[in-house]
Amino acid sequence: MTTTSFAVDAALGGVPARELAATYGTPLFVIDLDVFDLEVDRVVRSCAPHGITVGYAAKAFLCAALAEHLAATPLRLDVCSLGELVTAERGGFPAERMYFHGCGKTAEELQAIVDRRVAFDVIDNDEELARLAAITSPADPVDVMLRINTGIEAHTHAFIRTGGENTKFGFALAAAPAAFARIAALPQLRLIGLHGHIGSQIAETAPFVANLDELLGLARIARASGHPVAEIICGGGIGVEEGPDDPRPVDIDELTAALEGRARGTGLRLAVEPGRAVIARAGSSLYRVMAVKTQGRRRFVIVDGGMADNPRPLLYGARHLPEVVAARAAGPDEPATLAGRSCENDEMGDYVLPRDLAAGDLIALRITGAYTYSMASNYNRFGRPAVVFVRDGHHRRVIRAETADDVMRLDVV
Ligand SMILES: Cc1ncc(COP(=O)(O)O)c(C=O)c1O
Ligand SMILES: N[C@@H](CCCC[NH3+])C(=O)O
Repeated sequence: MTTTSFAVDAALGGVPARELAATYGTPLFVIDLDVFDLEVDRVVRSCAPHGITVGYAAKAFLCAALAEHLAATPLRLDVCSLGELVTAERGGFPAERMYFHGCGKTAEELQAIVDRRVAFDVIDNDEELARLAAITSPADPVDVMLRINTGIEAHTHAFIRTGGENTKFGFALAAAPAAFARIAALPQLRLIGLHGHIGSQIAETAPFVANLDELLGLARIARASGHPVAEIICGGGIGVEEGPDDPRPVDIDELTAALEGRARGTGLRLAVEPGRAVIARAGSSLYRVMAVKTQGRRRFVIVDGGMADNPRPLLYGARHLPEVVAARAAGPDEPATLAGRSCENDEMGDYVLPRDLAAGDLIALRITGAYTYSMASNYNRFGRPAVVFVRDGHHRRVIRAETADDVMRLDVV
């Protein structure tokens, strides 16, 4: 059980939590742009001296305003759907700095890759290879990478482990040379790189290095057969801590140095594509306490959000540390279970929270920038929260909260 921090009136990005809640309502998803920029800077500074390119994985969180903000950074953008592509375009993010992922791309998505002149497509399987080849021509070849399942398993939750024998992603190592041969016979496709992403929320350096070693071996084979393979993307997956006082699980400098050490002398450029490590720490979820009650031996603090705006605790057993950011009193602490308001047991964890916590008080879950809003749903026909950017005491709404009318907008009545 973790003791949470407590403040009678705390601020997010220099804006009092009470002001944010009063202005935009709760639940509210808050992105601190200063923290985001610091994280971008941290990753770029660690990668640049090793010649490693950085892409941001849009799936962690994207909206048009963030795409606009990202356009002014040196980062590329990994998109995996037409929705992400269009969002990035609306934010003015250039297509030539985007590349496209996915293991089941639709015809519309493949056409968009070609028409919008996205930098390259990361091909996941033979069907995709054939379908892309069928809509491209040797007169205007399309750059592609192959997603490789190197068989390296990372220690992380099974739902988010994407490498290893029993996962669906990419070409198995043994199948890759046949794919190289297929592409060699298709002048409309240019194989410019290999990609291997082994999973998410990884806390060690070793599996990234082992994955790269396999990719380097394959790149040698591809180059020997004449493919212009120049880059290897080592995937995303850099883990983050659960709470602000926890140590960072991955030393990014150690990781980038280790990766470069393996690729040195090969003439291959390296890249990484973190999502979580860039956005997670910048995000907080602001909730209002709706009720505090004792049932049997448990005390529940029920907030006005839950699994609809953050499915991670239920889906992966993830924990996001709550911080009481506005309360009427500062009594002694006692154990409590933080729970959401949906119609099932959407508990978010057992913590030690102030005994005097009462309806109306505000709680922020920290480090929720990644895979919370982007995985939010309308379960129970709840509207998804608004998203605001904060920085230096200023705030700006970048996505408005869904109303009941918004929730109805797709119904054909
Ligand atoms: C292909 C690919 N790249 C990058 C990422 C980003 O991962 P993370 O947010 O863990 O850095 C993911 C998600 O795991 C992914 O599937
Ligand atoms: N949705 C997962 C991460 C998935 C990564 C996507 N490849 C999470 O919340 O941790």
